[in-house]
Amino acid sequence: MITCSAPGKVYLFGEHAVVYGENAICCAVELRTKVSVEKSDEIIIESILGRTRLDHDTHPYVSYVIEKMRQFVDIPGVRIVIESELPVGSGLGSSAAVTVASIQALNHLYECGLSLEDIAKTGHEIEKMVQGNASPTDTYVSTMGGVVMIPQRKKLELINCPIVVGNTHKFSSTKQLVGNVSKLRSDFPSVVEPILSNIGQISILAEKLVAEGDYETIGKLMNINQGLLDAIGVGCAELSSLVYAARDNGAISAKITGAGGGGCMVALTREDNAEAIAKAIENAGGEAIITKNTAEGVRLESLHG
Ligand SMILES: Nc1ncnc2c1ncn2[C@@H]1O[C@H](COP(=O)(O)OP(=O)(O)OP(=O)(O)O)[C@@H](O)[C@H]1O
Ligand SMILES: C[C@@](O)(CCO)CC(=O)[O-]
Ligand SMILES: [Mg+2]
Repeated sequence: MITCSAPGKVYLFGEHAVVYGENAICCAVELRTKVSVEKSDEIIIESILGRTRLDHDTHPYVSYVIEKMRQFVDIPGVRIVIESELPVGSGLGSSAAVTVASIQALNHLYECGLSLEDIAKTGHEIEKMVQGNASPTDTYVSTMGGVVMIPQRKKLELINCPIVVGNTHKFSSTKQLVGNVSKLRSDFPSVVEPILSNIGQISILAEKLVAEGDYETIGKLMNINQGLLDAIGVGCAELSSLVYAARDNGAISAKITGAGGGGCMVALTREDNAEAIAKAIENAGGEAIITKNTAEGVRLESLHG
């Protein structure tokens, strides 16, 4: 059995706007999805979502991965087992992590010779197939790790303060939220396009601040970004409640991460108040996870059997 893992991510800036070509800055985090693969007589996919064969309803990303990899190699049967530290459908890039880790695991099993660039590109094609419209951000960051400016795919300095995630446990689907923003943009282009462009401008301003490690100013810009995400309708009461709980208890910043509508928010904190902010998020009804930025993207965990 071969096991590969890939990290999830949080957006410091730019979700949704990045789908329309605006700049975004996204950061891989130390929460991983592990995918184990072995040759078998039939196709079996096992995860927290169930045990299926090729199945585009229950396992759309992994089913498309198998179909895509069949363009490079004959795959008569394979058993794929998924274990994840990332909450499913929650803004932490669970779809990208499962896609990227599955591609790399099959790449090793069948010795396809795909490069990291090939993996990120194939992952993006799969996110587009499932989501309808998708930026390359989540799959690129999950493949390469680190902090990345999109669309340039430029690596920035690592973020070295604690990152506290608050999960509302309210279900959200990226496909649906991306569709809602697309409708709002076509209904009110003169209002929504400038908002998306302003979100992009924030990332452009922030690039230098990330290099300097100026988290106080990064935080102010993240909070502005949060207001603009609310304006395009991807907030909700549960997310706002966690965002204000974090800010009121001394977080440097707090905003939605990922598609929104539910799922997770992200706060940057100081070393000495990460625990207090996690507690405040829990008191406000969320589940808190303290994590940090990771430089490591997709990786081989083990080769055995
Ligand atoms: N552990 C897992 N096992 C199998 N499939 C998973 C797993 N985690 C995520 N997925 C797939 O990804 C889908 C969720 O993807 P979605 O893009 O809606 O959310 P996300 O990636 O967590 O959030 P975001 O895109 O906002 O970062 C699930 O419905 C499932 O198809
Ligand atoms: C909402 C979105 O911008 C981020 C989802 O993590 C969609 C995408 O970039 O594909
Ligand atoms: Mg996703």
